[in-house]
Amino acid sequence: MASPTTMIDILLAHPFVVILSTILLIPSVILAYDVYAWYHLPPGPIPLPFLGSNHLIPKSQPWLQFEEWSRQYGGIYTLWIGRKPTLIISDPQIAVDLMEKKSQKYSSRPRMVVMGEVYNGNSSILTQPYGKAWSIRRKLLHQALNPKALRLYKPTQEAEATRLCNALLHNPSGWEKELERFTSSVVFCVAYGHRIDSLKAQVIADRFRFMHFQASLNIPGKYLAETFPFLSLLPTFLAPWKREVQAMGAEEGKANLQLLEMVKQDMAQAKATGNPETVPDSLCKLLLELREKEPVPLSETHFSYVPASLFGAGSDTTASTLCTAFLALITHPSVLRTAQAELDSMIGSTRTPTFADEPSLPYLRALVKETLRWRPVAVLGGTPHASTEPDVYNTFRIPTGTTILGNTWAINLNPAYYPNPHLFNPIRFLSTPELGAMGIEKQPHAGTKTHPAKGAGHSSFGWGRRICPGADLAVNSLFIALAKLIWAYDILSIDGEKYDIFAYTDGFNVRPRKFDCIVRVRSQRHREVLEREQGLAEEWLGRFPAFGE
Ligand code: HEM
Repeated sequence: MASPTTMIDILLAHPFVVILSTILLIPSVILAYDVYAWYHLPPGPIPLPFLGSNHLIPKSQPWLQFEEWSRQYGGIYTLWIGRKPTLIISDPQIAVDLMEKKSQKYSSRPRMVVMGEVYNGNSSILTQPYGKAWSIRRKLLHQALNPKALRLYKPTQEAEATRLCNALLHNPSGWEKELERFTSSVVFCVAYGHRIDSLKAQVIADRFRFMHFQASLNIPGKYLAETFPFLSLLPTFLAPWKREVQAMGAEEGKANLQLLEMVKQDMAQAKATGNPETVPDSLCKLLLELREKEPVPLSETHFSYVPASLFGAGSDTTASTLCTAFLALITHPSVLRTAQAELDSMIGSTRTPTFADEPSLPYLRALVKETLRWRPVAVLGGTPHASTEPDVYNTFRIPTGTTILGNTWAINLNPAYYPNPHLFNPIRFLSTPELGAMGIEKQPHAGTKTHPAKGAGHSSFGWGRRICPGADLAVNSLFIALAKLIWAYDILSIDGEKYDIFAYTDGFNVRPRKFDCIVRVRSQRHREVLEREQGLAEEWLGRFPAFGE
């Protein structure tokens, strides 16, 4: 009879059996765990063990394939990015059910090892996990982006929009660059109280360099450390790839500190000359004043990232949305005519529109919403959310650490909410009385379902506690720029030119691929008004020092 130690004896005699069993056991346990999770999550394309659905995801414009899958699997389904389950949401109601109604569980970010941790130690709010460090930054941003503070920026946005219209008198074919200058300057005025006169300013070149570099770190599969985070902890002689990433992160950190120093000096000089009020209101100034009254638990470097986060998040997104408005207007000329008719009847031709006119321009307000809906710039919801607690949704069991990706493309173009979704028609966003004033009895574009966010009516700014803190500032920039541009210009297609309303760039933030169009001032009268108002705009902007080239 074999003694009880026989098995141990065998194992000791044959260590390779132990090694082999371990090699087989660990993956089997991991696989069993994944299969269990997979079985309880919303169904989606069948993943491969360990490799997930990566091989099924197109490298270019994946949101289109995601939308296609939603027709097969419904408003919520699971994709496996390697071993990480990712819920893809294509229905506005489901996005709200999870990321707003249960926001205490769904407000984190997936771990971004290279782009967040190695690049800058997660100094930027965008990549930060949900928790105290994130909420400190979020509260600071709120100080400068709340409704009361936003009123302070309106004169600057008006002046910059006037400057934009004037620049187009001399450079109509350079409209895209002029839009970028406009949004960059608004963001820099809000963040630091300094304006941008030229995209050639060194500070802008630096910002774009940091932004593009950081975005290049987020390409799936580029870094093994995303799958095996311990690799990021190796010293640089064993992980030489870290050198370049950390060097650029350090350079950005230094540049952020310099901008903070610049505002400190502005304030000190103004105080020394007895004119502290001459420093324009900005987020940076506000935060420095706040820090004098109460302690802010952030290091100087982390503190400097708060105003710095505005450019990456707010400039390109707003400019791209304006480019979308141009594409929409040239491909839907009746919308331009209706908006001009509203402006002509409410404003006339002796002055350009201002924010004070907003209540009497419902069609223009609706045009802004329709632009944001029609081609959302943050096409996959910006940065994904991640869950921090286990949850049950419609019998599905969602484990902690699940990535949640709102496919804003599919959400904003969901035909149950927006019939004929690729038709650009601001009328969708008009209320019954507003329609009545246009002689339309009933909403012609009512869907079978109504978007849960009645105010916005679209999902382009994200959800819940992570919703874009700059949304109202962005909407104000869009409104005033489009109001003045449409008042002053005919924005038209070029005869014989073909325009593709689906030709968009790739990446997390998208914009229309380059196209030419006619930007023609509507009359000599409109030109004169623009030239007259330019003086007032320059006078206002004179208080914001300009960055040099
Ligand atoms: C049309 C323009 C814009 C669009 C479409 C947009 C969209 C978004 C989206 C989708 C998110 C992610 C939301 C989520 O995770 O649920 C986001 C985050 C953010 N946005 Fe915007 N945004 C715009 C303009 C701005 C502006 C002008 C600013 C500031 C001046 C700004 C600052 C931020 C910041 C700081 C975050 C990170 C918030 C966090 O992680 O807690 N954005 N934005």
